[in-house]
Amino acid sequence: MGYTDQRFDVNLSILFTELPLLERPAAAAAAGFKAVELWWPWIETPTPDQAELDALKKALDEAGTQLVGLNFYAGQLPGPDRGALSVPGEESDRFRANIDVAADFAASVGCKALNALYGNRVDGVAPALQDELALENLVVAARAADRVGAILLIETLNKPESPLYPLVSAPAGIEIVDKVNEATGLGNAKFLLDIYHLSMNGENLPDVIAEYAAKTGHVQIADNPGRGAPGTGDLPLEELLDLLKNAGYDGWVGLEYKPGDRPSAEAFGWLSN
Ligand SMILES: O=C(O)C(=O)CO
Repeated sequence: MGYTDQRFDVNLSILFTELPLLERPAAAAAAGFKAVELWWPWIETPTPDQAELDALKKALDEAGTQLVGLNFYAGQLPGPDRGALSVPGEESDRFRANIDVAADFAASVGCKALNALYGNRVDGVAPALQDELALENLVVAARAADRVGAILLIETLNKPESPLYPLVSAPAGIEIVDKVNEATGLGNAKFLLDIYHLSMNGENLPDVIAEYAAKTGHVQIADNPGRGAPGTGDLPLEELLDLLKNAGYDGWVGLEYKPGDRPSAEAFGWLSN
């Protein structure tokens, strides 16, 4: 038990962002990691040119890194958006256009988890309408993920930093997971248990872990306060990851924290302490 027993991957959309996208996999490998995850890298487009997808695949392959998690197109993220799939009109259309592109890219690099951020509430649109659209889009995404042997992740964020995002508690995320599985019958929708976001929401983390570990398909960590590396805040991250392991979760743990005022390569000292 302890950190040495975990399978960590590096989130290349928050760590190593001081480097161009295509240089990040090699930098993660040089820091000792064989697995990485990404938010949708092309925030301006859900359908990048094939050459861009090929270049990212080449960078991952040449670095010897496995992509273990990829977000679908989620609007301007980083930025004001928190997903596109529940936002009627152009954003939902962009999400739909992205589904097969993201699923096919995942298949091409052997990535088995696709994360679908729900999207912010929109002024003047009834929440029920947004939820109806979201379910419709998530069902299509779950089927596409299944086609390439992947799971579909649903992530809760935190209310202070994402006040317009409706999924800001573990039960709210699990409710969507269950609805998608009911609608598809596939069972491949899973919870993305992000310890930082849940702690920012003031949730009882041991209880959440005990209750939802079995429905969890991916885990992400950062310390709180500050969203920095383990040890920079006051979360008992090592103990919480042990609890997850004891509860039966043995998947990837994404390092989704800010490096702070130093190069990302220097933000992993906690692993050898
Ligand atoms: O926006 C965030 O904080 C995320 O975790 C996106 O996946």
